[in-house]
Amino acid sequence: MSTMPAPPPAKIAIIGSGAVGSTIAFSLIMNRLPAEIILSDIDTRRAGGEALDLSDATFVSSSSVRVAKNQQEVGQCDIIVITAGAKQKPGESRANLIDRNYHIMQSVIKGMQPINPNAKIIIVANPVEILCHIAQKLSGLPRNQVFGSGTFLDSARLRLSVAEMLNVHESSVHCYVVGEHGDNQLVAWSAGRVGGAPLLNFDQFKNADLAHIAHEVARKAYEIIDRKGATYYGIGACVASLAESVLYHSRRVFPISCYNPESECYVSVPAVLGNDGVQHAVQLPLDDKEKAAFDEAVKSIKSITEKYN
Ligand SMILES: NC(=O)C1=CN([C@@H]2O[C@H](COP(=O)(O)OP(=O)(O)OC[C@H]3O[C@@H](n4cnc5c(N)ncnc54)[C@H](O)[C@@H]3O)[C@@H](O)[C@H]2O)C=CC1
Ligand SMILES: CC(=O)C(=O)O
Repeated sequence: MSTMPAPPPAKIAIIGSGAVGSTIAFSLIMNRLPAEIILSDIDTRRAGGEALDLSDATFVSSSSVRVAKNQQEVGQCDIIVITAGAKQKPGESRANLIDRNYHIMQSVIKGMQPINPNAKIIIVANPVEILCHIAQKLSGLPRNQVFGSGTFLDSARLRLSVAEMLNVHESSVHCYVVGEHGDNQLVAWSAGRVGGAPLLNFDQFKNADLAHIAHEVARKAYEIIDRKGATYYGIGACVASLAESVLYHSRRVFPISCYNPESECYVSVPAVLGNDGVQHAVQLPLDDKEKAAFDEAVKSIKSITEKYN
């Protein structure tokens, strides 16, 4: 009886092995993805230390972890996660990072040329929507292959709040934060569903202060950064889920930063994610107020991206 050799593990590069990059690597290992995880950082000593530390956890999975030989090797990976960049200081907005992170993104993309034409680039560094635009332009990859974690993390925060209010599991809450992974985010309340029923029909939501809930969700990152300097566990779990959907062609729907032809920019909306990247966005029905807030988010994103065309 002949047996087929196992396919080689997917290569997942993580550029920036600081708090977020190393936590994404840990989440990939814990999710037991069959992957060779390749860490890259301008601080090679730090990357080496993280790789050594993470390698102590790989016994639970079929992943392996090591440091990149060079930037060209990173460019040939199947999935390239970019977390390299400055992070917010307490009270600082994500949008304020653009000048610093634009230059870092430029050097990262330039350094890994020529890029594998089938690579999927997942942008995590902030501001995500703007950096997706920049990374796509500089890499020359098709738009569906360059996307960002977007409002996935904000939506996870929202779903947790809603799940606690209704005493249901988070996976049964279908409600999204959309627009921008930043201060212009909005909750698509009118499209929210739990067990197929409109979220706003539940008794707990009839007189709920929706603006307050949305504000708490949007401020959660600020509170975490104020208390401990950075956020990383939530985004680690989010990015591992995105990588899994690409590797297994799961076609799960995630609220991610993807190019929206209607808006003519990268913006966070629910989209189907498979092994060719973003397959298509899901048209979320928004009420008039939500639509106006979404248009504001698009306007704000475009006002910044047009400086980087
Ligand atoms: N999209 C999201 O939901 C989230 C995004 N973030 C963002 O992720 C980014 C990283 O955050 P942390 O990991 O906490 O910061 P960190 O400071 O711990 O790590 C950043 C790493 O990037 C590296 N780096 C800087 N320039 C580089 C270059 N040219 N090439 C390779 N590596 C380079 C640094 O040496 C450092 O190790 C920030 O922009 C932060 O705002 C953080 C949490 C959630
Ligand atoms: C830092 C950040 O973007 C977040 O935790 O949402």
